[in-house]
Amino acid sequence: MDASRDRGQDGATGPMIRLTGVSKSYRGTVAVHDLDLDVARGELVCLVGPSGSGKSTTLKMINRLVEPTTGTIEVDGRDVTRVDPVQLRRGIGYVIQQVGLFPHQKVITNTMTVPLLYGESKATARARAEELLHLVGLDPAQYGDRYPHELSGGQRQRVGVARALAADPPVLLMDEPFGAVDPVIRGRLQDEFLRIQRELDKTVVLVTHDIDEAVRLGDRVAVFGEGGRLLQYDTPARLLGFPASDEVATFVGADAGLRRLSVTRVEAAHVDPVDGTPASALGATVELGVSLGEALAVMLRDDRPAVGVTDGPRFVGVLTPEGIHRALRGSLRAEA
Ligand SMILES: Nc1ncnc2c1ncn2[C@@H]1O[C@H](COP(=O)(O)OP(=O)(O)OP(=O)(O)O)[C@@H](O)[C@H]1O
Repeated sequence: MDASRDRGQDGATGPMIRLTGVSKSYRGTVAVHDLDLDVARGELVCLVGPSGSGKSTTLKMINRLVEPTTGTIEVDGRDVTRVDPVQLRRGIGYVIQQVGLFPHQKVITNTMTVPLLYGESKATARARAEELLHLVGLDPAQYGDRYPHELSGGQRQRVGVARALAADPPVLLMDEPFGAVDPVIRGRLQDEFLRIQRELDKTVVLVTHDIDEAVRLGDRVAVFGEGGRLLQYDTPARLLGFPASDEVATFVGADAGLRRLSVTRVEAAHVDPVDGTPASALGATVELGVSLGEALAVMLRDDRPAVGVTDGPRFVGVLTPEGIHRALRGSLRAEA
């Protein structure tokens, strides 16, 4: 993690979000049990686990929609119980599955709501809303004047993301934000969200029950189990490669090995110099930074023993099955 990320806007250091010894009980039901969790600045953390394992409760305690029974929660170095909840939520965007758009307001007005609430002029709020709609892939000229019921589920969710980003909050909490859409649209929304996240560098905590989504999106993944217990908090590669218990191994599934291919990226260190490899051995090339799975898919599609790797216009070398093995082993060591 980039050390400069560990500094807040007002010079605060340390993680952006810190939960220490946090528990929540609802009339005898333990929803979250003795949870310690740090989220670094600019990090995207996914909370994953079966239904009822305390993921949403954890999220809602961060913006004080739910008060913890015990423990402390700090956001940007401040104990959230000492911050006025309205003030607190200004710095924390919240996206939920049922997007909660105002049904009788146009897309553009929905997206302008938050900047207007904070006293921006109408012109500034509109300009900001248009910029954000572009960012989430909705042309404001085409979609701005529509009402929510005139959009698809995926488009509505994009508007929800745009609206949450409108206040430019440093922290974004997302509860199953891509849950209600079909798998193809969902994949596209996930990719777009990753691009936006890289561009905007927000600190994000995202709840999902889908392990594939968690390892695809998360810099780190927190796996919750029965009784609101945190079972493992790790990078996707380590979670899939070294599940901490049988319970985690069962949850990540028997195909965890295959998933590791999709969470490990091709780096220069995995690539062999091109000398000695006949050009005929190369099929299509892939770019540095694609997943090992994508590189393997090209190899299999072209029925070749290796795939060429490029870095923009530059040819870097070839990736072989041995290189893929090295990359998988290396991903576990590097993050150990
Ligand atoms: N307001 C409430 N009153 C009583 N019990 C609650 C309340 N909210 C949650 N619970 C209970 O707390 C536990 C954790 O719920 P939570 O919604 O945090 O789980 P989750 O992991 O987000 O589940 P899901 O994936 O189904 O949304 C569950 O047993 C749930 O029934």
